[in-house]
Amino acid sequence: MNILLTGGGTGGHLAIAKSLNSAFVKQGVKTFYIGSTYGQDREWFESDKSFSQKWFFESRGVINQKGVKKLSSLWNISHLALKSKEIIKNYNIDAVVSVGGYSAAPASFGALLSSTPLFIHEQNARFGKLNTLLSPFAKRVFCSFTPPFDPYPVNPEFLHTRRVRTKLKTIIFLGGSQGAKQINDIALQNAPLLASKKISIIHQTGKQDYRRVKNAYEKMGIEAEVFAFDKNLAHKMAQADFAVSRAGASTLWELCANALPALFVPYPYAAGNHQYYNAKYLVNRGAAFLYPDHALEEIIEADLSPLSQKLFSLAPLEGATTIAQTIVQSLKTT
Ligand SMILES: CC(=O)N[C@H]1[C@@H](OP(=O)(O)OP(=O)(O)OC[C@H]2O[C@@H](n3ccc(=O)[nH]c3=O)[C@H](O)[C@@H]2O)O[C@H](CO)[C@@H](O)[C@@H]1O
Repeated sequence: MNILLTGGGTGGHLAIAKSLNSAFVKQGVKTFYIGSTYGQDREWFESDKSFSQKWFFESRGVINQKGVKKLSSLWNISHLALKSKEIIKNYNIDAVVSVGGYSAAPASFGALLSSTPLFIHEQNARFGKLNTLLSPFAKRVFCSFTPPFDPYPVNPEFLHTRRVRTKLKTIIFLGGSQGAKQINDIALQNAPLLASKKISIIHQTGKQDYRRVKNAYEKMGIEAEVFAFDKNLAHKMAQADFAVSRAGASTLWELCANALPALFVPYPYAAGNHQYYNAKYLVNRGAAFLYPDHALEEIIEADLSPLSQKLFSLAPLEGATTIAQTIVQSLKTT
């Protein structure tokens, strides 16, 4: 069976493409990839030997363009969609799987033009523009926030170290892949209180704000484990009993997999306010707190076990494998 994965642009989409690719390869599927020369697609996959073949097209976003630029981008996407259609035909592709982002457009339209089944993975609780447009034509859309609540493809390391939390002894502040000034400020405001309660602080600041935050802790004479970005975040989460975090889809499901309760501070400018709706999914199930409805001061003394147990029961298990199996199975039965 031959499957073409497409999409990317940012780490959020590419991480999903990577984990789905591994799951397909494990099931003996031959995989192919179409991404863009813009964004991070090349960085992630150019030297990845697990794909049988890869292509990087000059595809860019259309939605935020205006006037002549929009027309020229549309023309470019149409041309690349025809090119994708040729690839789909020449390599006997059985299905196209899109993880979203602008680099997914050519191959997704190529799938429709060649009547090849299209599968979509939407990471967030509010659909991106391309996925909204393409969903009605897809054979199946996978999303962890809408029925049938497909398990999110989290890195299994977050599951291996999961445990039910009870009392807050160590706190972690997480700003998502870029870091978040708002979360850094919440951390610094609360640091004296946390220190007075002998609560240890782990703090991911993002690259831009690292120096300011590090200096602020030093000035207050408060010990904290401060870093801009750490590749082994599972290890850091495992040490913590509570998180104050942005509500990007991957971080949210990683916290859930780890049964680590959180106060979510959604990024307010995310498209369609999707981080708020991501967080709401867990908040509505009694598995998380939402800022500013709740403040850190009132959570410090709380018993964390009811939230942590709830997360334990909602943990996404075998996400990538389940999605890959569902796709392979549905292709075998058609
Ligand atoms: C500003 C913006 O538009 N953000 C979007 C972006 O967020 P962003 O990429 O920040 O958010 P995610 O939470 O989805 O992903 C962050 C990833 O980075 C990893 N990590 C983070 C910090 C660190 O030190 N080490 C590390 O490895 C996390 O484990 C996680 O896997 O994509 C998400 C998924 O589409 C969206 O929900 C977010 O709204």
